[in-house]
Amino acid sequence: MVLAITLPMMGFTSEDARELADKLEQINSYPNILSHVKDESTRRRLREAGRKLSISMEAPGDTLHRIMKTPIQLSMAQVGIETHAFEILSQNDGTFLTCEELAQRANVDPVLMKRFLRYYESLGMVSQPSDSEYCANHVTKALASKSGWSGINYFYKTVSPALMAFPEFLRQNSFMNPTDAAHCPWNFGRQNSKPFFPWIQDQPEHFNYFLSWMKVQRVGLPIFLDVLDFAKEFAQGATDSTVLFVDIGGAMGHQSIALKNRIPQVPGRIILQEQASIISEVQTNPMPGFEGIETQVHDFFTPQPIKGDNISSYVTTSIYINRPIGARVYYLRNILHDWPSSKCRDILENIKPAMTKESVILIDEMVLSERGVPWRAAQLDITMLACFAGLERSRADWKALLDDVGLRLVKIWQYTEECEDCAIVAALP
Ligand SMILES: C[S@@+](CC[C@H](N)C(=O)[O-])C[C@H]1O[C@@H](n2cnc3c(N)ncnc32)[C@H](O)[C@@H]1O
Repeated sequence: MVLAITLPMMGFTSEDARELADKLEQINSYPNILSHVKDESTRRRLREAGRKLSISMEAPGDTLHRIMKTPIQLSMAQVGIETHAFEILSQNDGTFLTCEELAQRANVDPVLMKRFLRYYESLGMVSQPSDSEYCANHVTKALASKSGWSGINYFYKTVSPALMAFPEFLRQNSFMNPTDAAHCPWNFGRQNSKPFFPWIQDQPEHFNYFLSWMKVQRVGLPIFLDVLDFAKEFAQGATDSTVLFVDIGGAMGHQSIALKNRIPQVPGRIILQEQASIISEVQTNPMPGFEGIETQVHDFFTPQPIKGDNISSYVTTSIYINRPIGARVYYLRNILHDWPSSKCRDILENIKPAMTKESVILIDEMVLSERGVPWRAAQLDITMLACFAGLERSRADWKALLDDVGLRLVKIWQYTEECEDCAIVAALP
């Protein structure tokens, strides 16, 4: 297939536009034609170019229908997950199912299934190679995956009431930026005064969606260890008793496991600190690879117990420590974005007295550009606003926060373009 596209210098004529449409349709008629492009940056450029072109060609009605009907997409994804329709189609990889076969296996009225499939196919969520045949494509498979299950359930069941309540909450609060985690759209949407984290502790179903989503939300993206040589930067001269890494609020410990696997030859301790309910879940159902990582119940609004002085600390390996053990790295991934700046100050101020000159706080968060922020990052900022009165921060915001608590911003390494994720290193002045 020849795909020579020459861009006219003085703007597109109607003929040029028709020619471009022909080329794009040609590309789209071979759905896997670009699947061999393994270079992530090029893949992303193509995706964004296609998305922006699509928006730029919208008539006003297209725009309105696209935006006002976004809730249908989430609801229909939830339906496909609950009926296992995406899973059944994905398990049948390479072969086709009729609507009746799928309806029977998913235990759904065939008339209803036909209507679902019509919607899914129209939005590219399944493929329909002939009038009566359906099969999974890459979107179906993403929705059928474990990440799809946890992400869609988490957003549909746990988060969306806060998002739906958002405009009314803001109107009633004179469009002031929320700064109180106990008074934000989350509480308004749930008609409950408890902030997100205390509320979710008593809700096993939502707790499970939340934890599952935390484990997989960045699957497929680089992690901080891809840009930062941890052994060289932070583990020089470490011995078995050196605390290398304290994963504060580390959920099930996926980042601790990633670190352990990345530097298996480096001696030192890795400690996961979390709320009691999560530590108990980690102890009952540890993720594969968790062996050798220590656990400690810790509320990050209280003083950090892994200190660089002679205070005893007790961790689950039953080792009493009576000597300086300030950690090399106090790690906070996606913690500070959950909180307004006043609470972030409290969290950092509780770590600061535990630090030695060798310690750093490694903040693993987005550093938002002033312009052209990627949509995934911007979406997360609004989610933080709605659920926690939290926020994603720019470089200036990080600098101001660290200055406020008397910490020095040492370096920022960016490791994803997709979300502008960065490893931000802060140290004592
Ligand atoms: C957005 S999650 C981030 C989890 C993990 N660091 C990651 O990047 O996947 C925030 C975590 O903070 C924990 N958390 C919330 N409040 C806490 C507190 N007061 N003390 C310790 N952990 C807390 C939650 O249990 C949750 O796992």
